[in-house]
Amino acid sequence: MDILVFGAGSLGSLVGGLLARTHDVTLVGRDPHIAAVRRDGLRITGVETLDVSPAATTDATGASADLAVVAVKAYDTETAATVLANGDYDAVLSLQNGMGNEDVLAAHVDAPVLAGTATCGARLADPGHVEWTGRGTITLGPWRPADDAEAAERVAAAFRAADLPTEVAADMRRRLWEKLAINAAINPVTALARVANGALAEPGPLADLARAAAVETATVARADGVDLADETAKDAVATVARETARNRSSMHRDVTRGRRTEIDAINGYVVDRARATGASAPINRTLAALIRGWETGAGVSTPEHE
Ligand SMILES: NC(=O)C1=CN([C@@H]2O[C@H](COP(=O)(O)OP(=O)(O)OC[C@H]3O[C@@H](n4cnc5c(N)ncnc54)[C@H](OP(=O)(O)O)[C@@H]3O)[C@@H](O)[C@H]2O)C=CC1
Ligand SMILES: CC(C)(CO)C(=O)C(=O)O
Repeated sequence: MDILVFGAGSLGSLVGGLLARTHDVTLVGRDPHIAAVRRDGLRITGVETLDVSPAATTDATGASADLAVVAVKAYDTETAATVLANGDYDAVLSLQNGMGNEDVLAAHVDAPVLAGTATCGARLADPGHVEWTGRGTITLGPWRPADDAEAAERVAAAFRAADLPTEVAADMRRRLWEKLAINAAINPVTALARVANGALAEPGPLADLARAAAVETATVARADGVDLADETAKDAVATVARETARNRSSMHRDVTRGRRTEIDAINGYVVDRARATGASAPINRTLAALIRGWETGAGVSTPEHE
């Protein structure tokens, strides 16, 4: 399969690098990483060590491929979608966290849109070098009822052929809401308290707050027509906090590095859907306000709420 990976940072470089063992992959990202991949290839270390040589570019305008995988941060999806709209793809798959990405892609591209979740961990260590920090699996499926289920099967088969454990699911909206409940609970709480995920696996006020955020998110999901039980959301948060105990969440890392966070696509999305459905989301609203307040105070670029 011809695969273009838009957003060759941590996750995109890992997934693109693993797919490059079997498929023709082009990474789309920024220099100096892209220049290093073009010059010396891509090195993956951690869970496994391997060296691969995908094609790499900083400009995907007018490109074509069987599949475009989107792995930019949620605040860059609109830009990615605009570039992809000028190319030619048989399917577009988002592996991003947060909600709203698939709708943005669907509004721009003329191809089936697939939603995906990735539980692997990745960190861009140096230009040309990505660290694989957690093995993980991929789950993907059609986003809208009109999106081609066969495209999902084809993509999953191609991922499995490259040794990426991949499952196809027909209920991606519910699965994205469940992942949203995990991120809405763990990400802002760990970022604000500056603790590793494992701190939320210990009984105490932080675990209570994370659990309350997850339950509130499940309530908003149900108001939005998605069947997500409180217990499911609570258990998912407890399991992820335990299984990733030593990791720092992506939002914690963004805050530590003084970078913009994905708060708008996580707690901000929950607040937006609560407002639209008449539900209430005071915990998500407070967490979003605190993180946005930090972004503004830290001088991080946040165009939506400047
Ligand atoms: N890292 C992980 O382990 C996991 C991440 N995710 C999710 O995956 C998504 C990506 O995360 P992650 O890989 O960590 O993020 P990164 O910031 O490491 O990677 C995104 C990359 O895309 C680049 N990029 C953005 N816009 C463009 C553009 N127009 N042209 C070329 N390159 C562009 C960014 O460059 P620049 O920064 O210079 O703009 C950056 O290098 C997020 O939604 C995250 O939540 C999900 C599961 C695991
Ligand atoms: C699952 C979790 C919380 C793992 O850290 C994550 O997705 C993130 O950090 O963004």
